Amino acid sequence: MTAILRARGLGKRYRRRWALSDCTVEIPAGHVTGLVGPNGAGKSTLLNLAAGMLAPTTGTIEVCGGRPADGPEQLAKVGFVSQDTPTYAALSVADHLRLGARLNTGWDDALARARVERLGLDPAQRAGRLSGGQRAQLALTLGIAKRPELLLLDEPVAALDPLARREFMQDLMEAVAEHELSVVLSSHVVADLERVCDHLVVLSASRVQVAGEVDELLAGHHRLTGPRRDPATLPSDQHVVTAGHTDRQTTLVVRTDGPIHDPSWTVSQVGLEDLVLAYMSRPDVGRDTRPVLEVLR
Ligand SMILES: Nc1ncnc2c1ncn2[C@@H]1O[C@H](COP(=O)(O)OP(=O)(O)OP(=O)(O)O)[C@@H](O)[C@H]1O
Repeated sequence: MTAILRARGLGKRYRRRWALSDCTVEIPAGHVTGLVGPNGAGKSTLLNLAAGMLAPTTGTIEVCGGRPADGPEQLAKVGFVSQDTPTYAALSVADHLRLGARLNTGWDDALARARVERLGLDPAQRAGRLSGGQRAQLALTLGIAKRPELLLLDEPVAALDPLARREFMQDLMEAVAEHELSVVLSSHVVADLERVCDHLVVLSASRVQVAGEVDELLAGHHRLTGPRRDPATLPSDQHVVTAGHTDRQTTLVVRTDGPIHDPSWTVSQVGLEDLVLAYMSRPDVGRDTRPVLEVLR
């Protein structure tokens, strides 16, 4: 696997609070990777570290084989659309495209113009007069037309209507297929990611809870339902992600590479949303190794 993003022991602390802790993850090139987690999980922090907008407190991060934002060549390889969809209020849509062409060596002007036209954006309209969704579309157009190797998108579809969301995701998949683009996009809405992502990173409580190829993650997780039982009695190769009990019944989500032979369990598949929720609701989230709130020494 060629990694487009590689983090080792990466952490970012704001005063006493760890926004991201002990993050070791590799994101493969040529894929759309979903970064999913609840509000405050550390998604924006990881994307900002990857874009070189923030410096790590601990550990290292590499994107496209180099340090983030380390010189013009490295800057040209990475496109970043932050959560606040940055545009210049006083500049028109056409000005933004001209600016994009000036600042980016690999600028694809035909693509930018075609996209603006298809979206029905008036080239003469100032960005400050666009709706929130239109501004987001403009910022996304700039990110795609830059033709980066890696496109980092922080909640790109949050401001878009459902049809625009679907079209945007379609655009993204086409760009990945045609131009060997790698994409990492964050969202806390799994349904948004389900259609386009083939790789997933679940962040919760400032930590990576699980990461991998979506198909492999789905194949390796099962829901087990059966008579009430202590999860500690399961074979050691069955890792319990979550456990729920009634007086008589136990329901578990487990991760395992092998088949489940125990006939007392009813085994069912786990969907992506269930899998993400299972990791987000783990009782030990944030407590397993280093505390989320660490006392400054
Ligand atoms: N500039 C900052 N100063 C202090 N704390 C910050 C700062 N930016 C982020 N944080 C804290 O870091 C943690 C992670 O924030 P981050 O924005 O990375 O989360 P997120 O997963 O992107 O959340 P959301 O889905 O709400 O956008 C949060 O607890 C947040 O309060």
